[in-house]
Amino acid sequence: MLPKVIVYSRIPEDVLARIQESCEVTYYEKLNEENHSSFMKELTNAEAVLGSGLKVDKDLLAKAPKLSVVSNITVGYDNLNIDDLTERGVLATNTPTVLDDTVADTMMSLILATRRRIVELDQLVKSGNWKANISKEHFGLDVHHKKLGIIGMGRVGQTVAKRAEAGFDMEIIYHNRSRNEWAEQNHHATYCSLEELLKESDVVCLLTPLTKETYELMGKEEFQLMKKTAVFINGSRGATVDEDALVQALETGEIYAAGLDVFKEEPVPVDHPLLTMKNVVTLPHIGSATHETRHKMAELAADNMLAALGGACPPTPINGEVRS
Ligand SMILES: NC(=O)C1=CN([C@@H]2O[C@H](COP(=O)(O)OP(=O)(O)OC[C@H]3O[C@@H](n4cnc5c(N)ncnc54)[C@H](O)[C@@H]3O)[C@@H](O)[C@H]2O)C=CC1
Ligand SMILES: O=C(O)C(=O)CO
Repeated sequence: MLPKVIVYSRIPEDVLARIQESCEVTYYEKLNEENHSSFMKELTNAEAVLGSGLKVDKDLLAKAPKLSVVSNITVGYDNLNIDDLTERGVLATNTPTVLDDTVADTMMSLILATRRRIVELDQLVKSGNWKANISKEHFGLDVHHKKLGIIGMGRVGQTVAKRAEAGFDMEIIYHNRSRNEWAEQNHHATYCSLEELLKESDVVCLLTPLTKETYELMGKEEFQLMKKTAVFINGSRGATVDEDALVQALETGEIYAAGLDVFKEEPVPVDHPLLTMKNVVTLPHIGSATHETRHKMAELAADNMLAALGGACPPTPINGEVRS
């Protein structure tokens, strides 16, 4: 008997076909109200689920008595209650590393777009309002040779540091749970307190996971510490930021601009105040969303799930202790 698995996000056909060679697959391109009851029924027999974003905690586990593997097609795993999974002996996996370069490219594009006002000035041209030579009301701020402060100097953070230092001659400072010697040696990154980083940076780039400690890490006081000419970039998760405080900081000119790939509520509601501001560049959570990288992420998620179902150690486990 082949193991029953649920794939609950759209994945490339070749990856799906590979999973189907050794598993009985129920496939949903995405979960929604229409397929909810079918999904819950399938869950009672599923040994594994693979996809992005499903909230898994003890309530869901209670409805999935045979589940042994949860394979996320994301590196962030704030959707998973790891303690609940570990207690039940369910292995969780994610997709680190394969997306670092693509996410770092997205962060650089937000840094450039906010400081050089790319989206706002694109609109000026397309709306027919480019009437004369542009003058200082349209000037932006430099990126090269400025100070980049990275909060969360992990895999993605150090890949951003590499681009910023090598390509833009930026000076890198960072705040992290612990020192990142690799970034210090290879990108001349200097460790500092959060307060120092906020006061000194021209660009603040947030790249921590969402945890109890990082929930609303950026709030009113933190924005007040930033320079009026600094931009704030969020590539982590929306809930690491108090969005009301961010709106206020932008409205009052406490900070220059914000570039946001993530929001507390996704899709972000169209009437959200952040969407009305010229100095905010928004993206629909596309940090890793290229054809190449999403393919690699789906492949790694499949490798993880198939290894774990076969009793082997998966390439990138989160709670590896479950199998030891
Ligand atoms: N926008 C997007 O599409 C993407 C978003 N992400 C987000 O970025 C996060 C980071 O990804 P990776 O770099 O692969 O993870 P990572 O685990 O390699 O790096 C995260 C870093 O944050 C640090 N950190 C954790 N809590 C902290 C705190 N309270 N204060 C300071 N530093 C803290 C850790 O020490 C670690 O060095 C993911 O968890 C995810 O939420 C990742 C990929 C794509
Ligand atoms: O991998 C993640 O954590 C994302 O947010 C999407 O790539």
